[in-house]
Amino acid sequence: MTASDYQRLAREVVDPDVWDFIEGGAESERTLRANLAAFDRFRLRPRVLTDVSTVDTAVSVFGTRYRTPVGVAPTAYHRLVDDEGEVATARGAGAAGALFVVSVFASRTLEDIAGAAGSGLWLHLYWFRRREVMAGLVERAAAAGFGALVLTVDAPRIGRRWRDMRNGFAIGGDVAAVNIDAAVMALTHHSDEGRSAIAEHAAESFDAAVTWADLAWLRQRTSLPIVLKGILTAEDAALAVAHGVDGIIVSNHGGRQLDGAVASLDALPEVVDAAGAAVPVLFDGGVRRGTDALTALALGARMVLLGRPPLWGLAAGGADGVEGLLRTTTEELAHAMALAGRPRLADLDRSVVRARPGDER
Ligand SMILES: Cc1cc2nc3c(=O)[nH]c(=O)nc-3n(C[C@H](O)[C@H](O)[C@H](O)COP(=O)(O)O)c2cc1C
Ligand SMILES: CCCCCCC(=O)C(=O)O
Repeated sequence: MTASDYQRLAREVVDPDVWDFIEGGAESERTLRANLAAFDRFRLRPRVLTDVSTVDTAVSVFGTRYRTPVGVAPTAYHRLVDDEGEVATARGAGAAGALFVVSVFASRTLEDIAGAAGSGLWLHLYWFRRREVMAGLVERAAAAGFGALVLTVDAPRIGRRWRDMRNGFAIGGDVAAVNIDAAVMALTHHSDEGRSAIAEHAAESFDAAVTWADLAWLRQRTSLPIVLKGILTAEDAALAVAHGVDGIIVSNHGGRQLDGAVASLDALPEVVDAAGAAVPVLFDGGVRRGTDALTALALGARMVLLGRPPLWGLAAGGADGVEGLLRTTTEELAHAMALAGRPRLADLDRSVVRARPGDER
């Protein structure tokens, strides 16, 4: 019935170290908790006697229409929880009419994922030292029909994730980031207690020297829209617009990067204000129910993306689980829109929410 039901079912079947990789955050997990808690500091202001006999959750981004503004955030290695991996996620997201942002660390090929997709796909990228790897992925994404590139900019290195370090987390079995040259990914398969293989891989292969000026290199290589993921401040939102990006995702990476960073929801209004109408602003971090989605949409998000919940759906029930999770969250959103007296996404603005009494600033 709810995302937390999928979470409970998933926990029963997922390997404990993988579970820690999925659920965990950086260091003392303050930001992870803050993402969830931030929603509780808002209360909804329902309007009455508006015609809510039909509720419409459809939304368009970059010319593609989705049946729901609830999409799937990029998460690495879906085969850690389901044999079919991202192919099943694509089928589930397609059946729900939702956007699926595919991680550059997907464990199925971009072409197989595209073959299974029934709705829009975007490809997420990290900035690798080996730019030819990025250039190759950009070309393949365009050829396979992906609709945008999402460059994650909050991870010049991987956050210190104590759970993964204690577990000596490494990517096991026959699961691999199959879209990237195996030589680049070699480090991800071996680790020891006290170390995380993915952090070591990132230290070796991510380019931490990248700056705003480097975006021109990516721009020259693609006509696809470029979306920056991991923006939390008005200053960076303004720079993103000034550098010609086509979209922004407000995100702190699900509390997995800078522990102590501002909750995503708290960053959303200043980013929306700084971006103005120039580019769509999407949101992720802590969305678990329809009323959370409603709150983020009211604060100016065009779409909300879910990171962990689709993995719960995938682990619990494959493609059907992903579809069920997305449909459930969308139905909760539609229900909340009806009870709030705002039957269309265009009706959602800041008048829908107010700070919980005692939390006014
Ligand atoms: C297991 C896992 C893997 C992730 N992999 C990526 C990734 O490859 N690239 C990326 O930009 N973000 C990645 N993220 C972060 C998500 O895209 C998203 O920002 C975050 O999970 C949203 O928060 P939520 O889980 O509370 O919905 C990952 C998150 C999780 C939980
Ligand atoms: C194998 C390289 C790193 C994968 C990192 C995926 C990710 O972004 C995450 O949050 O985890």
